[in-house]
Amino acid sequence: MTPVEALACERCGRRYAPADVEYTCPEHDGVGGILDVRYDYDAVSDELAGVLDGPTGDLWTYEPLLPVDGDPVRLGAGGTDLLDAPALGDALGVDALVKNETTNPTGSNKDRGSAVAVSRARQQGHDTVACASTGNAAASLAGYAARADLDCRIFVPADLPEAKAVQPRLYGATVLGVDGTYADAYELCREVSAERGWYNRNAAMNPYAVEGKRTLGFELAEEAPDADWVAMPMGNGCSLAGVWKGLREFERLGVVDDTPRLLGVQAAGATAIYDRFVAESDDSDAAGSRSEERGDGEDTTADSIDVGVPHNAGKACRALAESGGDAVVVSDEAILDAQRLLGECEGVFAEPASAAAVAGIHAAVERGTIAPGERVVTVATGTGLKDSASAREAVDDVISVDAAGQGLPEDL
Ligand SMILES: Cc1ncc(COP(=O)(O)O)c(C=O)c1O
Ligand SMILES: N[C@@H](CCOP(=O)(O)O)C(=O)O
Repeated sequence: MTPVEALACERCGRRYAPADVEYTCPEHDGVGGILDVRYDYDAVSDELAGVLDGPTGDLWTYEPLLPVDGDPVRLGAGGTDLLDAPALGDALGVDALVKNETTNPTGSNKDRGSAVAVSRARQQGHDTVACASTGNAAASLAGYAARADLDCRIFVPADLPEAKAVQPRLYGATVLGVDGTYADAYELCREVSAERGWYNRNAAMNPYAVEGKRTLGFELAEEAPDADWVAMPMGNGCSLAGVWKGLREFERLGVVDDTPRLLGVQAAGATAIYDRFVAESDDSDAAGSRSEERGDGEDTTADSIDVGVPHNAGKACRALAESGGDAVVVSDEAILDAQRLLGECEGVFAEPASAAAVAGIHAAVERGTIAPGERVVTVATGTGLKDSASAREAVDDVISVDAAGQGLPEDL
């Protein structure tokens, strides 16, 4: 393990010894004040060289760079495929690649954060872990908790897609369906976990979950050092901020000379990070014209990124700005078209939130932000298998045929 030097508050910069604080900066009373884990890389330079020269397996390949001491919980997160995507690229007018996070053990990139958070929970002697979730963090925490033999409590909005409510229960977690939004579930989880002493995985307050998420940035730096852009959906903004942290670290460690620009994509029904990014933009004309793109959606089929109060908006906006990147908003219609495009072109069945990134690339090319032919990695963050009802909107009907073949179309 790379020694953790300090936890630094992203709001006020105060630094804490890891033993002195578990979640957010005490100065801000739970509002913002997310802590960033800072490392002493010099202390492990030899070990690091070994990691960087060796083959990539799962995310524990990067164990010397992860804040877990001894015996991590293993379920196989990370080490996902980076696929050439020529047909998708032709459709979008770019040189496309797909980082296929749908093959993570519970079906999404959230497994990277849960691997590290659950390993820490076990290391510190917790017996119960908890999180609020729109579905993927839930499955992921529950799966990793099962592997670690920990109890697991999940708070979800009650209208979750069916499979997303089933999966964590199958791993043995208790699922509490909250009559409200993800923001309501998050607050309730925060309060109850504090009262009952449960270890809270939520990346909006747990400084260690994002440390696992940044391994996606390490892999992208190693596998696609020449990428011009990385496109990702944004809900809380934590996944994108984590990827940026990983990319920047590998640049600082000399693994790559340069970093790609980030394209952060939100759905028209949940645009808080996009709004903040545009408002903070120096270019007020651009901000003005952008307000027309935003739409007035109040909900989105991309339930995983249907986050009204994103706790990592500041970190995500900083990542977008530092990378020289941009943010776009896409409609549900564009998301469903993109979901089908990704499936038909590349054989990747991603959920609507993930397809939003593909729709975002299309929008960014149209606007001229991404130039034709640029090398663009889209991160397929989660599998579509958990939400076939949404995907149903994107596909043709089944053709009914009797056992003798009556009904078979002539022109097939
Ligand atoms: C499949 C999927 N994609 C994207 C996201 C967005 O990640 P974040 O909330 O870290 O921005 C989530 C969860 O939020 C997700 O489950
Ligand atoms: N949409 C996310 C929200 C929680 O994930 P986190 O990693 O930001 O805590 C989900 O998958 O539930």
